[in-house]
Amino acid sequence: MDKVFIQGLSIQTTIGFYAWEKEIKQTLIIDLEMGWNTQLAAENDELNKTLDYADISETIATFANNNPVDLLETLAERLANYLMAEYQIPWLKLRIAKPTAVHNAHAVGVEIERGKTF
Ligand SMILES: Nc1nc2c(c(=O)[nH]1)N=C([C@H](O)[C@@H](O)CO)CN2
Repeated sequence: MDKVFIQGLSIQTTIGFYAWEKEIKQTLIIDLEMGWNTQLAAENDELNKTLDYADISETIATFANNNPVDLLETLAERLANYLMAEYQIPWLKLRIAKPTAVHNAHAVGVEIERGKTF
């Protein structure tokens, strides 16, 4: 299966369970792999036949900022659903890391895989 990916996308957003977290923005690092037949775009060198990683990167930041939640799990689930519906993505793996959450860990976070491989 071919993939289009975004690695290490850094966004600033409101996220967290505790009251103090709802008053600030924190950094999230997002890795996204999306199943896609990249031959469709390659045939005639056409951007509109593939997943535009630049466009999707902006969508992710906008979605996170418009949908503040407590848990990374909730953001991951809602974001995955949104991206799959908006871009007709059949399969994706989404990892969201919160690098500042645990002071003696490099990063903590969640990874989910949704949809069917082809
Ligand atoms: N599995 C999770 N554990 C925790 C989360 C989370 O989103 N998923 N969130 C928090 C707090 O918001 C934390 O990041 C504050 O430092 C704690 N555990």
